[in-house]
Amino acid sequence: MLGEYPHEIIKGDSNLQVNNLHIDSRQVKDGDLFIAVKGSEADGHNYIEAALQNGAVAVVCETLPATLHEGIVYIQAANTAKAAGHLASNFYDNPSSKLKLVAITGTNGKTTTVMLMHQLFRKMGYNAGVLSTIENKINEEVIPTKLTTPDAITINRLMAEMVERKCTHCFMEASSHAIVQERIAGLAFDVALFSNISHDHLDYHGTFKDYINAKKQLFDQLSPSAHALVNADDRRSSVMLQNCKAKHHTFALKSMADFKGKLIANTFEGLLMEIDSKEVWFRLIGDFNAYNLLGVYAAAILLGEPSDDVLTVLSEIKPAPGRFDQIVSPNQVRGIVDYAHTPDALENVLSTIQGLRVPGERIITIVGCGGNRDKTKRPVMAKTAANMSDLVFITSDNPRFEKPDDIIDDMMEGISPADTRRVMKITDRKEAIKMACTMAQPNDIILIAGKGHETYQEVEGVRHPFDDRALLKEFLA
Ligand SMILES: CC(=O)N[C@H]1[C@@H](OP(=O)(O)OP(=O)(O)OC[C@H]2O[C@@H](n3ccc(=O)[nH]c3=O)[C@H](O)[C@@H]2O)O[C@H](CO)[C@@H](O)[C@@H]1O[C@H](C)C(=O)N[C@@H](C)C(=O)N[C@H](CCC(=O)O)C(=O)O
Ligand SMILES: Nc1ncnc2c1ncn2[C@@H]1O[C@H](COP(=O)(O)OP(=O)(O)OP(=O)(O)O)[C@@H](O)[C@H]1O
Ligand SMILES: N[C@H](CCC[C@H](N)C(=O)O)C(=O)O
Ligand SMILES: [Mg+2]
Repeated sequence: MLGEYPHEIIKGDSNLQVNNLHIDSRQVKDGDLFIAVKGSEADGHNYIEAALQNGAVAVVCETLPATLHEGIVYIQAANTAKAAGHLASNFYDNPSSKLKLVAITGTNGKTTTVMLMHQLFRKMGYNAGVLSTIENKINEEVIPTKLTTPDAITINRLMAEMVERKCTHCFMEASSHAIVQERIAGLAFDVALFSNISHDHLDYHGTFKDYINAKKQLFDQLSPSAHALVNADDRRSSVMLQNCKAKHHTFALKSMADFKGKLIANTFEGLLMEIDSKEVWFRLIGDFNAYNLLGVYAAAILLGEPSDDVLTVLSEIKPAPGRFDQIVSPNQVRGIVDYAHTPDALENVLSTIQGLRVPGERIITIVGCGGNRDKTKRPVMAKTAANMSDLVFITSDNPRFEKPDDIIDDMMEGISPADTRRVMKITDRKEAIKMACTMAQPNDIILIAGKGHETYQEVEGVRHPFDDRALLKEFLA
C-alpha cells in the first residue's frame, strides 16, 4: 500500500485490505489503518493501543510498540508523516496525478490566488476544485474547512472526489505548516507558485530562515515536468528556484520576468493593468492584487489556456470574501474589511487606502492579533496601524487560549508615547467596531483588519459567531 515509499512490513499479511486510513486514533473504526505521527503536541505512537481498541487492523509507525498483537499488520517507515501522504495517494488511486494540480505558497495572497483561479477555470467551462482557507469546493459545492491546507488523507479523499466528479483541475494553498508537516507529501503538482514571503509564523518555524526553507520544500518536491512560477519582485524567489528540478518561470511588476505586468491605475473600484501588451481592468483593489492577478494569469498560461480568454474572464471576477470587502454608508463613510493579519499585509492595505483617499479623509483602523500565534508580529502590526492611520482601535482578534488583554499589551509595546492619544484600547471587538462607526464622519475610511471572511471569534477553543462584515453593515446603516 505504501508502494515505492521505503517501508518494511514487520508482521502480518501485506495484502490486507483496509476500510479507511487515519492519523487520529479517535476517528479509527473497525477494519481501518492507523498511522502514528509525531506531532507538535502529542505523539501518535502513544495512541496505537487506542487505535487498536477502536478496531484498527493495521498500524504504520516509526518505532514499533513493545507488544505486537496477533492478527494486526505492523508496518515500519522512517517518516510516518511523509508515509501518510504516499499511503493516502495510493489508497485513493493517485488522484493528484489525474488532476492538473496548482499549489501556491507564500505569506500573503494564497487564498486570493486560488479563489481567483477556481473562478477563472469554472467560468472558462472546466470542472474544478479548490482547497483554501475560506472553504474547500468541488465545482460549486462547498465543503467547510478549519485548516488552510488539510491533512494528507483529507486532501487525497477530496481530490478523489474531484476526479469522480470529472474535475480536471485543482487549486490549493500550501501553508508553511502543511509543508513542514508533510501534509502535501506524495502529491503530483503541475504548477507551484510562490507569491511572497514576509514576517509570520515565527512562533512555529523559529527563525525566518526556517520559514523560507519551509516554503522552499514545495519547490524541492516538484518533478522535472512541473512548472515552478515565482514572483521575481520578491528577493526570496531565487531561493525557491535553487536546485528546483521543475521548469523555472518568473512574473513581476518591477523586475525583468517571463510574465511582466504593469500597474497603470488603482481606484476604489478596481485596477488597470497592462499584461502581455493588453490593457485590462480588474475588479480587485490594491497594488498587491496586481501581483495576485499576474500570478494567476501566468499560471493559467502555463496550464495551456489562451491569453485573451484568460484576461477577458479574469477581468469579471470579484475579490474573495473578506479581502478588501467594502461598503459605503448613506453618509459616505467607507468601511473596509480585510484579512490582513501580518505586518506586510497591513502595511500594504493601509498604503493602498492612503494612495486612494482624497487628502483630508481620515483613516480609522481597527486591529487585533491572534492568540497562540507569532507574538513578535504584535507590536509591529500596532506600530504600522498607528503610523499609517489617523485613529486606531487596538482590539481582540481570535484570542484562542491567551488572555485578550495580554495580547493587547504586547501590541501596545509598539505604540510610542506620542501616539497614545490617537490609539485606543477596546478589548471587545464588537465594541471597537461600534465605537469606530460612531466616531466616523462623512468621507472617513474605516479599516477592520485581521479576520476578513471569518464568521467566528475563537475563545478558549470555542468558535463564537462573529462577523466583521455584518457588524460593519449594522453599525454604518
Ligand atoms: C500546529 C499545527 O499545525 N498542528 C496541526 C498538526 O497537529 P499536531 O502535529 O500538533 O498534532 P498533535 O496534537 O501533536 O498530535 C500528533 C498526532 O497524534 C494524533 N493523536 C492525538 C491525540 C489522540 O488522542 N489520538 C491521536 O491519534 C494526532 O491526530 C496527530 O496525528 O496536525 C493536525 C492534523 O493535520 C492539525 O489538525 C493541526 O492543526 C492545528 C489544529 C492548527 O491550528 N494548525 C494551524 C496552526 C495551521 O496548520 N495553520 C495553517 C495555516 C497557517 C497559514 O495561514 O499560513 C493551515 O494550513 O491551516
Ligand atoms: N500578494 C500579496 N502581497 C501582499 N499582501 C497581500 C497579497 N495578497 C493579499 N494580501 C493581503 O493579505 C491578506 C490575506 O490575503 P489572502 O487571504 O489571499 O492570503 P493567504 O496567504 O491565503 O493568508 P493565510 O496564510 O491566512 O491563508 C489580504 O487581505 C491582503 O491584505
Ligand atoms: N491562517 C492564519 C490565520 C490568522 C487569522 C487571524 N484572524 C488570527 O486568528 O490570527 C493563522 O492560523 O495564523
Ligand atoms: Mg489563505
